[in-house]
Amino acid sequence: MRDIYRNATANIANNFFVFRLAWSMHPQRVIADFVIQAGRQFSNVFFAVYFMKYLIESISNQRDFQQILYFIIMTLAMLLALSLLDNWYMHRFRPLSDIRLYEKLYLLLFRKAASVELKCFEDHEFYNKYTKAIQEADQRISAVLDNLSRIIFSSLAAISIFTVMYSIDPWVLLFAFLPIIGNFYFGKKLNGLQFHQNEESIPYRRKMDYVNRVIYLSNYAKEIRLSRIFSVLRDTYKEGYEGVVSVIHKYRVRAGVISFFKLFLTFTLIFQGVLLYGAYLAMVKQSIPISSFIVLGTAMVSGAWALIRLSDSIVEVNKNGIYIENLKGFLSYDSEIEENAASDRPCTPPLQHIAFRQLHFTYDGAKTASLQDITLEVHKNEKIALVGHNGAGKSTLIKLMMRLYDPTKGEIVLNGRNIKAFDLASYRSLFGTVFQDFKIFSMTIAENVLMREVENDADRQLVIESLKKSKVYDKVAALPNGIDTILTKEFDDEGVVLSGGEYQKIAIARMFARPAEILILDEPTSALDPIAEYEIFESMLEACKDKAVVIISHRMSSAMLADRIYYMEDGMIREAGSHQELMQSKGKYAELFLKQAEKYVDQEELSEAVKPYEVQQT
Ligand SMILES: Nc1ncnc2c1ncn2[C@@H]1O[C@H](COP(=O)(O)OP(=O)(O)OP(=O)(O)O)[C@@H](O)[C@H]1O
Repeated sequence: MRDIYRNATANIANNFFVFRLAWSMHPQRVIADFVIQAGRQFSNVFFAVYFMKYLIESISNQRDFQQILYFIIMTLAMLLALSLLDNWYMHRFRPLSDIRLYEKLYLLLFRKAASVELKCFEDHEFYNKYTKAIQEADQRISAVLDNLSRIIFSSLAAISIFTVMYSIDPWVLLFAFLPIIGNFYFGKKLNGLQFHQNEESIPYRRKMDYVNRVIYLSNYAKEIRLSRIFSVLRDTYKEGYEGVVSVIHKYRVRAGVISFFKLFLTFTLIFQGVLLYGAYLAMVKQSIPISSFIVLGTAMVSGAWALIRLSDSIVEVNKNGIYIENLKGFLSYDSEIEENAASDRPCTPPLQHIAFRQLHFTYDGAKTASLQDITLEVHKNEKIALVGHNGAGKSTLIKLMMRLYDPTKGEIVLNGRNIKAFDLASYRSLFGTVFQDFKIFSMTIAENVLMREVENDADRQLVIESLKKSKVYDKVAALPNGIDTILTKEFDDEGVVLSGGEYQKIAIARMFARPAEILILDEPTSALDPIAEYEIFESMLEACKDKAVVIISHRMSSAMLADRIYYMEDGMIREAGSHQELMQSKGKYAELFLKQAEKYVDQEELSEAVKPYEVQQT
C-alpha cells in the first residue's frame, strides 16, 4: 500500500515536472490549453444541464416565446464563438506551438546528450533511458498538458452536473460513481500492462531500429552491397520483430480481459443504469416530473463523460508519470565529469607540461585494465609518439588526457595541478585532436574544418591556411564552391563526396584551425598513402614548432619524427626514449621498426621515410 502511495506521489510529481518544463519553454501554449479546455467543458455543462433545464422549464411555465428565442440565439452565438476559438486553436495555434515546444524540448535533450560523459553511451541502461526519453518526450509533454487541464475542468464540470442531479435525486449519483471506481481500477491495470509490454519490447525494438538505421546510413551502403551481411541484418531484424510479437502475445489475453471489463463497466452500467433508475422514479414511483427525467438523462450523459474523462485522466497521470521517469532521469543525470560546467576555474595556458602519474584505467564493465601504471610527461614544444600493436591502450590514453574519462587510479596533472581542478571546457580548449574514427558532417567544408559557424573573413582565411597545411587545399580550391562546398550528398545534390584520404585531410585541418596548445593525432592517417602521411606529419611538425604534439601511428616512419617515443603493450609503457635510443636498445620498438622498414624497402614504398633512419644507422 505504501508503495502504491509512493508511486502515485512520484508520478504526480513527474507530471508537474513536465508541466513546469512546458511552462518555462512555452507559457502561451500552457495558457491556451487551459482556456480551450475550460471552454469545452463549459459548453458541455451548459448544454447538458442549464440549456435543457431552461427550455423545459420555459415550456412548462409558458414563458414568452421571444424571450426563449433570444436565449437560444445568445446560446448559439456563444457556441459559435467557442467553436471558432477551438478551431483556431486546433488548426492554427496548436500545430505551430507543438513544433515550437518540441524544438525547445529536443534542443534541451540534445544539449544534455552532448554533455553527458562518453561512458554513458557505452552503458546499456543509460542508453535505453536516453532512447526512451527521446522517443517519448514530445508525446508526453503534450499529453501532460492536455491531461492536467482536463483533470481540472472535467472535475469542475462533473461537480456542476452532479450537483444538479443530486438535487433531483441523491441516489442517482451511486450509478455514476460506482462504475467509475471500476473504470479507474481497470484503466490503471491496463496502463500498467501496456507499460510492461513496452518495456519488455524495447530491447527487440532497438534491434529493429539498429537495422533500420544501418540500412539507411550511406556509410554502410558499400559493405551491405558487397557482402552477405544483409542476411545477418535481416535475421537481426526478424529476431527483433519476433521478440516484439512474442511480447504482444504474452500480454494479449490479459489486456483483452481487462479492456472488456473497463468498457462494460463504463458504458453499460453508467449510461443504462441511470436511465433505468430515472424511468423508475418518473413512471413507477412518480417522485420526479418528466422534465426532471429528461434533464437527468442529458445530465447523466455529460456527467458520466466528464467522470470518465476524469478517471481516464487520473490513470493517465500515472501512465505519463511512469514514462516521464525516463525523461526526468535523463535530464537530471549528474555527470561525474561536468561537460558543460561554467568557467569559474579557467585553465591558464600557456602549457608548461602535462603528466600522467601512476595512472590505471579500466572501462566500466571490463574485466581487465586498459591502462596500467602509466607514467609519462609531455612538455611544451615536445613531440611525442605513441606506438604499439592494436589494443595496446594508445587511444584510451588520449581519451583520458582529454578527460573523456577519469582514471580509475592515479592522476593527470597540468602544470602541476590535477586536471580535475580545471574547468572542463577551458581545459579541453588546450587540445586540437583528430581521432581515428573522426566524423565528417553534412555541412560545408569550412564548417567541417572550424567545427562551428564561419563568422568572418578571418575565419575563412583560417580555413584556407589549415587546408593548405593538411595538403588538401588544391583539391578544395578546384571545387566550384571552394570551402563553401557541402560535404556528402545527404541534403544537397551539389554536395561532394571525397575520397577516404581527402576526408582524413579535412579532419586533420580541424586540428590546425584550433588555437590549441597540444595537438593530438590519433591515427587519422590510415587512409593516406605512406608518403602523404609522412608529408602531413612533417608539415605539422613545421607548423607546430612551439606546440606540444602527440602522434599515434602504426607507421614507424612517422613515429620516428617525434622527440620521444613510447612503446605500449597490454596497457603498459614497455619502452620509452628517442628513436635512436630505442633502436640502440634493440627492444620491441626496434624489432617493429625494422620489420616495417624491410617491408617498405621491399615494396619500394616510402623510401623517403626510411632514408633518415638509414643515414642514422650508418
Ligand atoms: N569503450 C570501451 N569499452 C570497453 N573496452 C574498451 C573500450 N575502448 C577500448 N577498450 C579496450 O581497451 C583496450 C585498449 O584499447 P585502445 O583503443 O586504447 O587501443 P589502441 O592501442 O588505441 O588500439 P588500436 O591501435 O587498435 O587503435 C582494448 O583491449 C579495447 O578492447
